Amino acid sequence: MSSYQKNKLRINNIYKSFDDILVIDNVSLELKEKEFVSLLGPSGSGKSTIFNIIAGLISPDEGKVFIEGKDFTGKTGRVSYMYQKDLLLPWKKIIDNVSLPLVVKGMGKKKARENVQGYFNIFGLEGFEYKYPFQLSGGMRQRAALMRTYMFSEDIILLDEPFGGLDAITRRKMQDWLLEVLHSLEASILFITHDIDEALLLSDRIYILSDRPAKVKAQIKVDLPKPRGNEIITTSKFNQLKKNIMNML
Ligand SMILES: Nc1ncnc2c1ncn2[C@@H]1O[C@H](COP(=O)(O)OP(=O)(O)OP(=O)(O)O)[C@@H](O)[C@H]1O
Repeated sequence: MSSYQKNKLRINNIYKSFDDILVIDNVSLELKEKEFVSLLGPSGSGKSTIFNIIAGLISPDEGKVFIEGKDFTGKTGRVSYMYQKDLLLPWKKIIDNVSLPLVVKGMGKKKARENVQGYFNIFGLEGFEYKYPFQLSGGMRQRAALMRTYMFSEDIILLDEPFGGLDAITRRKMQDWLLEVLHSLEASILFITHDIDEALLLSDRIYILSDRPAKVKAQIKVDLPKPRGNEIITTSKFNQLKKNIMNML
């Protein structure tokens, strides 16, 4: 990624404790325009807490969140955020689930439906607009949840382990799909994962986090060619990067 890219998001020297237990220990990171950056670290290290701080849902004890240079510490509504278990509402049709962000922002239901219609093709859900969540496969439900997140229309998207609950085969398909769809979505993405392959396949850069309390152990630039396909996983460059990361974790 080139250096002329604008900085979208930066968090500086964040600290957070819960009940006197330090969870985030001086974490700083940044995300540039249209960059895909992963946070890779062990379970329970504090990754979701970092996202909650970026989204303004919780305030850090120390440190600041800047979005496009403006102080957004403790302020919500500026980023699109998909939680680890961001479920669709079972009683609403897919089209109404995904247009929910627009309705929340005050748009009428009919207009909101019209607005989201054009995205069903991109998200691989054409023909399923008027189905209910239970009528979709796990991968399709996950794409619908991603589509809903995208409909918040913010240019910064936080994805907390979006493929965590899927079986290995569906997960690989979803990664391929996300790589394709990223070309048409002009977003800057922060992505949480425990999966080294997934981080390497998708990211421009990876922050390696430590066990609790979370610290940034290292930052890795993933200089693998793009667009990336499945075959990249067997290249020596990919395996070298993977080995480096495994040694750090
Ligand atoms: N509101 C809270 N009150 C008390 N403790 C909390 C709170 N939120 C998080 N924690 C604790 O902070 C630590 C980090 O949690 P967090 O969910 O951020 O980790 P994580 O890296 O996202 O984990 P995972 O990948 O398993 O979801 C955990 O030990 C958790 O128990």
